[in-house]
Amino acid sequence: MDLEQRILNKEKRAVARLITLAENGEKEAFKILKKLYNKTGNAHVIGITGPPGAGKSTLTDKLVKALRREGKTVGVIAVDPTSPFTGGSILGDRVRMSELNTDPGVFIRSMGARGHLGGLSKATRAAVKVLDIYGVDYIFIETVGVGQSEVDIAKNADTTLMVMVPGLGDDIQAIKAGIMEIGDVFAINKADRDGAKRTATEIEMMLDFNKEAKWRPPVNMAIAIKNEGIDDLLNDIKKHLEFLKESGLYEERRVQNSKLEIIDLVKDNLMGMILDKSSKEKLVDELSKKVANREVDPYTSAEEILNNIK
Ligand SMILES: Nc1nc2c(ncn2[C@@H]2O[C@H](COP(=O)(O)OP(=O)(O)OP(=O)(O)O)[C@@H](O)[C@H]2O)c(=O)[nH]1
Repeated sequence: MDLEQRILNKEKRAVARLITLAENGEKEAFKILKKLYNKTGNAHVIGITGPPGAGKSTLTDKLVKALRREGKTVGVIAVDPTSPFTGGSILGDRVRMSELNTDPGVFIRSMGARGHLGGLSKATRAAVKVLDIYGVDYIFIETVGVGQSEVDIAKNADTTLMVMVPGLGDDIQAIKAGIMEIGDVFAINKADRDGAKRTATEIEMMLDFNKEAKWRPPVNMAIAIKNEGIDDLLNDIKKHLEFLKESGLYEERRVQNSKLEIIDLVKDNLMGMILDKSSKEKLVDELSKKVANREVDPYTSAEEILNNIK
């Protein structure tokens, strides 16, 4: 049976296979995704982000289990741009979720960078689609917190959960620019530690600056290792989706996300075309040497490369 049919038949192994093909940039994968695209858009996509070690994996694990108790099916995509590894359980700390691995209602996938430009974002988006077609109710995209990747994730998600820990203090100041505003729901995890209340107050104060916002991100305390605060957190995540739908922002956000996706793909395709052709002709290499030796300037070089594909 072909892969497309196997996906439609809800074969878990076919899902893994299709994600791998997409990750490798295989045309076959995108042929299937083109055909089945109209079957996507049903899952609630949740991005989970926050500093390394905040407890994102532990929290995801508990949220997934809570959803499973409700009978919902879940996909988890763990994205680590700093890791060259991909596929199964190579990322050590994901092993904690391994008992979920044997649950037929849960699909877990790790994705690493593999070194090609823009590839991770494209692969992550493809994985979301595959899981959506497969028919899970919820998709979590968890990322290792390194700047741009956090923002990138928000582009794929309906709801972004920002995980903080007590005593971040100065860190909050540092990350607030650009990153705080992508949080739709906040969790202060490790609330068993000192300073959780203070961190909550600091976050609330920061959120106060944005009085015009139609949605006030709720700030929750959680102790993921003790499974405390998980239900409230899940409720807020669900409420956020309801809010998006009722306010019309759901459509708006999805249009915006689609726009970003198309632009990223155009950039990707263009870069692919340019580098393909130019590297065959060794044009980029030649120009790089010339630019380094000040024989040519980089502006003219870029124009020359672009002219070369016309
Ligand atoms: N005290 C306390 N420790 C916790 C809590 N939740 C998670 N931890 C611990 O914090 C450590 C990091 O948790 P992870 O879930 O791996 O954190 P992460 O954010 O996924 O980490 P990265 O993958 O490095 O980004 C682990 O040792 C957890 O057991 C909590 O509520 N309280």
